Amino acid sequence: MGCKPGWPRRRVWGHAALQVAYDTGDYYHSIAWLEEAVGLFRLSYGSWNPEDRSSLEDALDHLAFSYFMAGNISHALSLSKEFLYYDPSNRRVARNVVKYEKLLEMGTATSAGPLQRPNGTHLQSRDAYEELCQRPGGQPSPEQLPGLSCSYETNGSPYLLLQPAKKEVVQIRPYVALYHDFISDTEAETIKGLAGPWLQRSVVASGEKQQKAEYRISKSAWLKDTADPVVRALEQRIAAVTGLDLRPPYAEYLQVVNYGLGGHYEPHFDHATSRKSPLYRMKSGNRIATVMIYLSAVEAGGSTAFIYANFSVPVVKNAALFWWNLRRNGDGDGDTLHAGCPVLAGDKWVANKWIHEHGQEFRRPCGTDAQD
Ligand SMILES: O=C(O)CCC(=O)C(=O)O
Ligand SMILES: [Fe+2]
Repeated sequence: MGCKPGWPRRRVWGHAALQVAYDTGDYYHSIAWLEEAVGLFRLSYGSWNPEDRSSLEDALDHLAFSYFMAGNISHALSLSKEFLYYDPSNRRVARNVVKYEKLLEMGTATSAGPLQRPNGTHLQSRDAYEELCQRPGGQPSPEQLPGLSCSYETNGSPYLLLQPAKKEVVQIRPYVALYHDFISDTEAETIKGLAGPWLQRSVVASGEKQQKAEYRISKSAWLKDTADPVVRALEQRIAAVTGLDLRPPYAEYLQVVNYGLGGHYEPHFDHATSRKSPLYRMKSGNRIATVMIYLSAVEAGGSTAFIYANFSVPVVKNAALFWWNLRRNGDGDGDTLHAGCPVLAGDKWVANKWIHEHGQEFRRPCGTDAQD
């Protein structure tokens, strides 16, 4: 895992994604995380905080168990011995050492094959997702380069005359733009403060229902524009910058999302891919566009990765990311498959504004070209 040097080592292994992997028996992923954590501790030996030793012991203990469960007894043994070097009085680990040595003597350990990545419905794009989340940014392809630009935009709107939007086009296909300094620090704090008391574990659309899922680990809350003048002003700015109609029922309330350490949202589409989706309850069509505002900075991780388009956008505090989810002919744009990468250090806040098809007929005219 590509972690920045200097990210907090303390309790680093205990983050939620690892915990989920470990608790669900996904030793393929728990081993990867724990190896990273143990490696960081070993590297920094000599400059430890008082808590670091016990955190290393915890990580070694869990890593040894993960290897044992994955059938690699000799690794489990050497890690348990390393543990005993730091804490020779731990009787449970000492018993494990005896057990592992016996198993090795009996020759039971030789059968462990390479670790298999677990398979599941939501893991299909996992390789690309993990790869994108581990490397910064991604270079635009040469065909994209001529279209990429930075500009000040007023969009013909009086709201933007005095303070034009600072637009950076980051991708042409699918079209993705980042608006820098879209909100102020004070506005971001107000929005987080308003949402704070209402945050609940996020859900996803599943058939006709909404439910919790391990592939979306965050808390979220919905804010109406009547909640506060700051929310109203933000909605007006989104309308001005996008040129779209946000009046009810053409857009959803503002969704404020908080990801803790390890929080993430695995690859998904924002638009509905089935007519049965709860998104259609608003009777205003599918989600034509997304505006996602980064309400915080993140110390490490947390970028927004576009899987098929093969690029990622780092968290830029106070910036807003915009993209179209639908093509002009109304079909979902498959190139918009995207994800919120795991937060490796710090916590991450975003606010989503999802804008629907209806109401935009004259603002984003339809087209028949399936590529447009
Ligand atoms: O947090 C992110 O970067 C992406 C969030 C997202 O895609 C969503 O909330 O739908
Ligand atoms: Fe999304």
